[in-house]
Amino acid sequence: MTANGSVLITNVRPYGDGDPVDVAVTDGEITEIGAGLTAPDGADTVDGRGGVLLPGFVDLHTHLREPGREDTETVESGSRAAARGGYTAVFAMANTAPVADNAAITDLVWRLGQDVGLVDVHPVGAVTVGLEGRQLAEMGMMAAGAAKVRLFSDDGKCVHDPVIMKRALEYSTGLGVLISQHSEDPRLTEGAVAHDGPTAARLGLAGWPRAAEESIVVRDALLARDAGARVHIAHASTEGTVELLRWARGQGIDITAEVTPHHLLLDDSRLETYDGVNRVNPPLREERDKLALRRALADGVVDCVATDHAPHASQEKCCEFSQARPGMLGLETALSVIVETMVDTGLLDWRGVARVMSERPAQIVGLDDQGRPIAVGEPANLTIVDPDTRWTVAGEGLASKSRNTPYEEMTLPGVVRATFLRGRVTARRATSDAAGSPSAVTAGSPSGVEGAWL
Ligand SMILES: NC(=O)N[C@@H](CC(=O)O)C(=O)O
Ligand SMILES: [Zn+2]
Ligand SMILES: [Zn+2]
Repeated sequence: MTANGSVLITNVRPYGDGDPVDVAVTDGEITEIGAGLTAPDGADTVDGRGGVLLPGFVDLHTHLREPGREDTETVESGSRAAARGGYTAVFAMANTAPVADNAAITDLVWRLGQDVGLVDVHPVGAVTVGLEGRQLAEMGMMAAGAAKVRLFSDDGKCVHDPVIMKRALEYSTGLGVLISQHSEDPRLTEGAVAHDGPTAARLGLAGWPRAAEESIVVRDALLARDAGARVHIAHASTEGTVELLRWARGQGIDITAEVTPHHLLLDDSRLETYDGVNRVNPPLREERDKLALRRALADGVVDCVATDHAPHASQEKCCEFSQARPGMLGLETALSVIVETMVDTGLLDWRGVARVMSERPAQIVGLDDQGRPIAVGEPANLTIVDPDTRWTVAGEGLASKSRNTPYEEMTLPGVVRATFLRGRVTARRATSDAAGSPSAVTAGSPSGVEGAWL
C-alpha cells in the first residue's frame, strides 16, 4: 500500500457549480475548500485551470487480462489507462487464465493493483468453477481473503442454468456480496456475431436477438425476488431490458444495471465495414436501443456507466468479422463518450455525471471510500475534467497495451486533466498553454506538447 498524498488543487469547480475554488489535501483527505488557499507543507500544486472537479470514477466492469494474457493488458497498463480515464477504482473481471475462481487468484490481482498504486483494482470473483456454469466457486473464501471480493460474475459467459443461478443468489445474500450477470441465453446466441436486425440480415451476419438478453434479465429478476437477493445486470443493451428493469423496480425487486459507453454512442450501422473492432458482446444494437439507454441512464432506471474495457491483440481483431474476438477498449474514452452522449445532449449535468460514473457504482458494491462527496474530511479520490477541450482518439497513444478502440480518429469532447488517488497524482496532463484557452489535444502527443501525459 502506497502512502497517502498531500496536494493543493487550485482553480477547480466542484461538480461544475459556481466560481472556481482551491482544494487542499493532507494525508489523502480533503482538509479545506475555499479561495486563495496555501499549499499544505511539502505539497505539490496542481492547477485545475477552471475545470470541473468530480469524485474519481468507479468502473464495475473492466477486463485486465492478468494473469494469462499479459500481452494484451496487465494490471499495471490497465491501471494507467484507468487513471488517465479519471478512474480511482476498477473491478477486474474473472475471465482470466487461470480463471479468478479462488482466493489465490483474487488476492494476487488485488496485491498487484496495490503495488502499482494507480487505482484500486478490486478483483471480481467467478460465480462458478472455471466459468463453466456447473459448480459454485468458493465465493466465501474469496470474500474472506485480502481482496475482500464483493462482486462476483462469470462475465464472458452467462450463469445460464437457473438452478445454479438460484443457488448463487441465495448464497450471495448470506455473504452480503453481489452477483453481476452477463445476460445471454446461450441457445439463442449460438454462432451469433451481430445484433439480430435488418443490418445483420443484409450483411449476412448471424444474429443475436434482444430476447437472448431480456429473457435472462427477467428470469434473474424473478429469481432475485424469490431469494430476497440483489442482482446486477452487466452491459444492458436493449430497449426491452430498460422496460424490464423499470417493471422489476416497480415490484420492489433489488435489481441494478450498468450501460457501457459504446452502447450509448454506437449502433449496428457501424458494421457496414465488417471491421472486427466493432464486434462486441452484447452486440451494438439499433438507434432506438441507444436512445432508450440514454434516457434510462438519465432517469436512473439504469444506475451507472461501466466500461466493459476489453483489450484484445490486433491479430484477434484485424481478421474476418465473425472470427474477431468480441470486446472493445473503454477506460480512456468513457468520460468523453458520456460528455458527448449525456452532457452535451442536456440529459445529465455534472452532478449527474458524478452520480453515474462514481457515486452509484461505489454504492452498488458498497465501497465506502469511493464516490464520496467533495467535502472536508472526505478521501481525496478525485478527477479534474476540462469540458471545453476536444481530442482526437488514437489507439497508438493510449496507455492500454491493446489498440482496439472503436473511436479511432473520432474527435470527442472532454479531457481528464488529472486524477488523484487518496491525494496522490495518478495521471496528469501537461499544460504548456498557461492562458488556459481551450485547444485540441491528441492522446499520446509527444511530451512537451499541450496535452501530453506527464
Ligand atoms: N464484452 C465482450 O465482448 N468481451 C468481454 C467479455 C464480456 O464482457 O462478455 C471480454 O472479456 O473480452
Ligand atoms: Zn459480458
Ligand atoms: Zn465484460
